[in-house]
Amino acid sequence: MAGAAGRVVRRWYPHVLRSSLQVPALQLHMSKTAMRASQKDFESALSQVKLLKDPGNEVKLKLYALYKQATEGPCNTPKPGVFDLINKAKWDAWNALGSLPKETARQNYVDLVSGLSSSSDSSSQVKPEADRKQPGYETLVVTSEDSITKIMMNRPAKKNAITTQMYNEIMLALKAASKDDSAITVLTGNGDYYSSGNDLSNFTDIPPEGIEEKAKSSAILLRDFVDCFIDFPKPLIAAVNGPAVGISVTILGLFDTVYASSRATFHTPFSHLGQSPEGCSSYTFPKIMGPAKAAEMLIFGKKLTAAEACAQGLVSEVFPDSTFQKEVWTRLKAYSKLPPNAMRISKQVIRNREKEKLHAINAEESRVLQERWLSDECTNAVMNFLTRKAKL
Ligand SMILES: CCCCCC/C=C/C(=O)SCCNC(=O)CCNC(=O)[C@H](O)C(C)(C)COP(=O)(O)OP(=O)(O)OC[C@H]1O[C@@H](n2cnc3c(N)ncnc32)[C@H](O)[C@@H]1OP(=O)(O)O
Repeated sequence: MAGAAGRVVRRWYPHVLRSSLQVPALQLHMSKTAMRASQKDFESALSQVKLLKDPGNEVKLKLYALYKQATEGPCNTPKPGVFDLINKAKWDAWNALGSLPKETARQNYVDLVSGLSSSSDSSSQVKPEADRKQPGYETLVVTSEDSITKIMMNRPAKKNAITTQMYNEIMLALKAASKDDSAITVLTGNGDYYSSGNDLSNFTDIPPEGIEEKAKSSAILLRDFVDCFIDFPKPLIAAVNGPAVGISVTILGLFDTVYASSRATFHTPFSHLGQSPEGCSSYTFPKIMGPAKAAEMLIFGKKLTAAEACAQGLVSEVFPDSTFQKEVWTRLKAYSKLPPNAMRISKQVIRNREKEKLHAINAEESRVLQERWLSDECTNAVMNFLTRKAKL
């Protein structure tokens, strides 16, 4: 069941598979504080090693020897026979560590893996992102590698506010990602914000047919946009790198996993803007966090911290801002190696029975908003922002 990736890992790093069995023995031999600090690093190195490209036999022997020394202490098993070449090489490497203390071996293991990770990171980043990005997008940077399609909103100077063009490009990128050979798809933002939501200047571009026509075409765009998230067939992950506002928050209920930086906030100030909830949040939020918490966000515009959003189930996990990118992408690279068909099918099993309902909710929310956009409350709020009289 582990698939080809699992088989390769077992062949290269057989020691890693036994790590969980070794931990308690290791813990017995250390002071409590030192144990807690370095045990975590060691465990994370054991996970990281599975993601490395083949570092060559010499390094693999070093890793093996350090692992054995760190978990079992000095080599005291009988030396394999001369014809048992592989086991003899492993025994020699372990035995060469003599009486190196377990703690030092563990530290050396962590340092070695960390060195290997940074050199493999830099070799996999030979091409800068600008060279790898898919053509045809002006408001996004879309890249596909390591079985991950990453869609990055790219208007950092405008806090990644979503223009009509960006809505259309995100839909295009999602449709392409649903058919490409990536296993998972990630939406994230460039700069200090994840997204400040709908670009309020979208409302200033009134066609000759008048404001009703604008409200109608905006409702169609909104409905099509949210439909793409409802129908997206592969695991969809949000990497919320900073504050998120409005529609960038509401659609999170349609993602499969949401990772947030500790700097992220989640804000849906619809009443302040004379508007009403969209992105199926009128259904998904009460379901995720309960009606009382959902009402505080969707009716009263209560802004949540990342920790609060996680406690309420909107966010899967929060990472410290300083290590957010590293930790999230390490995690996602590991997930992207899981069998893609199994992941798609699991998503279908989890989500499909809700799809029809979600489409109906999306249609209804879009219809209500079409009316809201024509109200004085909404017009005044948008004008106040655009004339710099109000900010959130
Ligand atoms: C087809 C239609 C579908 C509609 C779907 C319904 C969607 C609903 C929503 O998403 S509601 C939420 C709408 N968003 C907002 O109301 C946020 C408005 N922005 C702000 O309040 C602030 O900009 C801020 C709190 C996000 C950030 O404040 P600050 O850190 O002080 O930065 P600036 O305000 O100086 O922003 C820098 C620059 O970006 C412009 N900008 C930011 N957000 C938006 C936005 N949502 N719309 C338009 N422009 C935005 C801001 O004006 C600045 O531009 P400037 O440098 O002055 O040219």
